[in-house]
Amino acid sequence: MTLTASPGTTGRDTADLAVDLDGVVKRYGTVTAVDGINLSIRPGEVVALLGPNGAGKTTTVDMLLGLAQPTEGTVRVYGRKPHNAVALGLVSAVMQTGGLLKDYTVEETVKLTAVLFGKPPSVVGEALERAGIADIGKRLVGKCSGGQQQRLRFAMALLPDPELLILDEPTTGMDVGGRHDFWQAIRRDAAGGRTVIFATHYLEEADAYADRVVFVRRGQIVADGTASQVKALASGRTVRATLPGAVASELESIAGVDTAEIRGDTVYLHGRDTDDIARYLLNSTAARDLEITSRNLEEAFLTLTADDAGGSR
Ligand SMILES: Nc1ncnc2c1ncn2[C@@H]1O[C@H](COP(=O)(O)OP(=O)(O)OP(=O)(O)O)[C@@H](O)[C@H]1O
Repeated sequence: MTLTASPGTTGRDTADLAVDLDGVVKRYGTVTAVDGINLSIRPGEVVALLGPNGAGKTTTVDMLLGLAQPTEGTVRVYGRKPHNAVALGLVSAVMQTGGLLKDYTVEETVKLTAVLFGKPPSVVGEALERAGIADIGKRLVGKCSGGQQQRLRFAMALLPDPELLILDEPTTGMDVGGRHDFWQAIRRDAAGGRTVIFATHYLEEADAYADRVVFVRRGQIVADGTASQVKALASGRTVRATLPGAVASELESIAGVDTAEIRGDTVYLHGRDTDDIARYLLNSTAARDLEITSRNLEEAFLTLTADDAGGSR
């Protein structure tokens, strides 16, 4: 099955890129965590790295932060080596856990971090405001919800006023309300032009909050497009039918079929005019038990990240 969205990176001028990964491979012993990633991100883009467990998202994020070195290829953040970009305050991160002292208040935590960054106390109020937690400045960190703690980490990451903010699965374990508030704060901030890259398992987060969605699977990018391109990828409908002995190439040559997949005696034909496809199947083949369903992002995601047993990318 062929499913791709256009990468949108043609004609790139690497000097102006926020992030440039070129032929990046990362191996841990015999494990290839990242397997040849080329990715260019322009300043101001909000990009989701979406993929299943073990796809290589965290490894990619670690390389962007200079926490891991590529085995092959180059990683550049604003034209610099990642650790230089971090040292210059061009990039900072909101990680999933750790790093908070429960007996400090929210405001004290941000103040302390500002001191560590060598920033004046005046930056504290703005960071709290931007992260949407100015109203809970006096609350003990230990009393904050998971979502509030993540917004606190966000406030801390904002202190150097980074050009690029990186978030690694930032809302894992948060309830729906907490996730919503967290993303509202991130989006409000990103509207000012900050580049944001976030790794997530949540399809709906990628769909709702990213301008661009990069699907990663087994260390490789399998689709890369704007959120609307990804939606288009996921749009259309699927005709499912029982058709023993079907041949994929013959199914794909049926008028109106974009992609075809065979699982045992069942065929899945994806296309825009599913009525025509259904008519053809009933009139010209031995297909039976037809069913037409809408395709959603979940399904596109499963297809893109499925094992090769179900078809080929
Ligand atoms: N330090 C390491 N040593 C050995 N293998 C590692 C190491 N870090 C990651 N891996 C392996 O590399 C692969 C990619 O892992 P990575 O954490 O980047 O994936 P991920 O997409 O972030 O997954 P998750 O969503 O579960 O966090 C996995 O097979 C993982 O086990």
